Amino acid sequence: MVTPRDFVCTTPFTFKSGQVLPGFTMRYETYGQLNRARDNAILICHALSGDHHCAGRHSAADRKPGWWDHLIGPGRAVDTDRFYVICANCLGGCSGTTGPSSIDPATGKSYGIAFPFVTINDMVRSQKRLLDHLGVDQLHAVIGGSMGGMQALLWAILYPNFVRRVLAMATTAREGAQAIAFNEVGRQAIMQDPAWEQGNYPADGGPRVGLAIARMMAHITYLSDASMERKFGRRKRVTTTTAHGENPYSFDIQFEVESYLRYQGQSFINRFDANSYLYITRALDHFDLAHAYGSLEQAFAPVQAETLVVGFTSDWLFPPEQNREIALTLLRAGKRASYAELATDRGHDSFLLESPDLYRIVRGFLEREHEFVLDFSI
Ligand SMILES: CC(=O)SCCNC(=O)CCNC(=O)[C@H](O)C(C)(C)COP(=O)(O)OP(=O)(O)OC[C@H]1O[C@@H](n2cnc3c(N)ncnc32)[C@H](O)[C@@H]1OP(=O)(O)O
Ligand SMILES: N[C@@H](CCO)C(=O)O
Repeated sequence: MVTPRDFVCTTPFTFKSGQVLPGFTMRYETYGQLNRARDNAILICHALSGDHHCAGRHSAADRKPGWWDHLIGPGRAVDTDRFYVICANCLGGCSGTTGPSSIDPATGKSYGIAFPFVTINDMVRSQKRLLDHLGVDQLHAVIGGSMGGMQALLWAILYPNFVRRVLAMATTAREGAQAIAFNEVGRQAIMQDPAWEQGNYPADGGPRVGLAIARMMAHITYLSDASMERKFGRRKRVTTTTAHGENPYSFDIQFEVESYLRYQGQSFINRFDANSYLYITRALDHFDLAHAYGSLEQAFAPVQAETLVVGFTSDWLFPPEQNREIALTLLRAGKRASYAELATDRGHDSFLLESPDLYRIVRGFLEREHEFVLDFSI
């Protein structure tokens, strides 16, 4: 069992945009114990719609454990008998950390789109405050997939003496046009929903239709053609019947894949805030290490950590080439880096799925004592 906790930071926080919050709340969970040497902490950074609950259960009645429970726990690849694992909901999120749906003390209402623009840099710097609060003065590793991988890379750049290992999966040093385009369609679905109300919707309302459509569309990008074919193919769901049987001439759900996507959209609106979706997708779009530092090599110049990048062959959102480029650039910059590419047809969200191959790689990377050897296991 695990209990979420709140870190209340009361010192002002200046965003990259220059906007300032007088403080913020960050919800987090920890697993395992910080050892006496304080050198066994691992930070887990979640992806776009993840949260602080990456492992364990809040109660015996929980239908599901945390989102990376198969990877993190006693005796698992990220072994909480050995490591002290921390995971926090990101700044701008909607699962307990301050974000657009939080109440602005100055107005007594939700910030909405008056919330400061959030960047990956802001997420990392706010996490650092949490770690300072927890008494963590170095990280054995930072681990993250997708947006979590962006944060992990930036951790090694911003706090080079603090981070010993970086494990970034299914990620990118900057999104390509296609990924930005998908995010923009999602944002438009939200903003064109009249219930968005310029971002000022009530807590119990909001652009639920737009948010569901945004998630349905995005969810397709998290899978792959092959995995959708395997899961659903052209299988039909008989929901539209007439006195004479099935009516194929309707726009109700007919195919299982439609049912699946509608389910994904509906379950998303029950757990996610539309404005947070706008902010976090924007943070993803703006992340561009080469632009921020002049070149990717220059971005990685301060890195001290050993880095392992893991790409997945069927990831068409942050494709293997983008993951490989991170490792290659680190090597060109004289850093200790490796790249592993896992052959799978399960798409971008492969990093979230059970995979003994991934477990072996993660455990090996975290537990090896000696320096990491260059190993292109493609
Ligand atoms: C990185 C993070 O921070 S993670 C936190 C964010 N979480 C996510 O992004 C998860 C969203 N992504 C997913 O669910 C992705 O599909 C995956 C790839 C990660 C999960 O894949 P799988 O475990 O294979 O689950 P699958 O794709 O089959 O979907 C499962 C859900 O769809 C439902 N479902 C499956 N088929 C159908 C169907 N034909 N009609 C309706 N619903 C369906 C299942 O009942 C299940 O519901 P549940 O989640 O409430 O239990
Ligand atoms: N499906 C995951 C990964 C997206 O990159 C999420 O929604 O957080």
